[in-house]
Amino acid sequence: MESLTSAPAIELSHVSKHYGSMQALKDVSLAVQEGEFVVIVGASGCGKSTMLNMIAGFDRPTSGRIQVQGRENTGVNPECGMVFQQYALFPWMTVEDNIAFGLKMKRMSKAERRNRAQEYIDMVGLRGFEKSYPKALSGGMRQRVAIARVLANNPKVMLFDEPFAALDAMTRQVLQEQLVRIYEQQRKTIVFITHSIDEALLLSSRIIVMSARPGQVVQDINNDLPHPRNADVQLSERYLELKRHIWHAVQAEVVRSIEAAA
Ligand SMILES: Nc1ncnc2c1ncn2[C@@H]1O[C@H](COP(=O)(O)OP(=O)(O)OP(=O)(O)O)[C@@H](O)[C@H]1O
Repeated sequence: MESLTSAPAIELSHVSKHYGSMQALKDVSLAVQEGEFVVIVGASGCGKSTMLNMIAGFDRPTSGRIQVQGRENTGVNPECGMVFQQYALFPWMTVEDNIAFGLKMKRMSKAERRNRAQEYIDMVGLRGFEKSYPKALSGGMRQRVAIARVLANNPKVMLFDEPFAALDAMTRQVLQEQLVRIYEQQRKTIVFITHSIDEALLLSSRIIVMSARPGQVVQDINNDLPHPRNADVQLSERYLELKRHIWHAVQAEVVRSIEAAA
């Protein structure tokens, strides 16, 4: 049984990141507990992707410490699965092979790989497209393949870097609802970046607002909106109150970042 004192799923302690003389992040400390769905919002260029890339182990902090599942990254962390804005699929592989790719790397048998891939193809609603190539799919379908591929690998932590930003509003809404359902079933630890406050309120259990660059945590908000987060919730007084609050915090930082760039 999990002990109540177990380490957070992700822990950033006094993390700073410089690129040459430019400081992207400044003294960020943040603990994400297992099963939390944390959404990060903040002005463009405030270091959100930098933070996610460092959690995944693609990059390292200049100072401070990042631990995932109680262990410091020594390279790309196999416990983390990342979904990018641009789908990052292998164009020469079918949907099925794209989803099963990581399983092949784990030396899973062919039959097991096919079963596992099919399970996640069904979960994201792509039955019938197993043998299709990415170029034959719409943007929304490709992003569902990318999500299924990460889920099939069963990572402890899922990281999403603006995954729905390039999609039309209807597709985005469908994928948001699918992701909420998957989260409710699997309770993975998720860190998700978006520029949409509505998306943050729909998906998250907790919302982090970052300052203008160098990025720091300026607000840490518990999203107590009830589920399902449908149209009724979106019209509730609490929703509007949270939205207003987050909007003011983000807006102040966007103004600061524009003024700093001027
Ligand atoms: N590899 C890199 N080398 C140099 N500078 C970088 C690198 N990666 C990011 N930066 C810079 O660090 C800052 C933070 O970038 P980052 O992409 O993390 O911001 P962001 O908040 O994700 O932005 P956006 O919302 O626009 O995607 C930016 O000024 C960016 O130009």
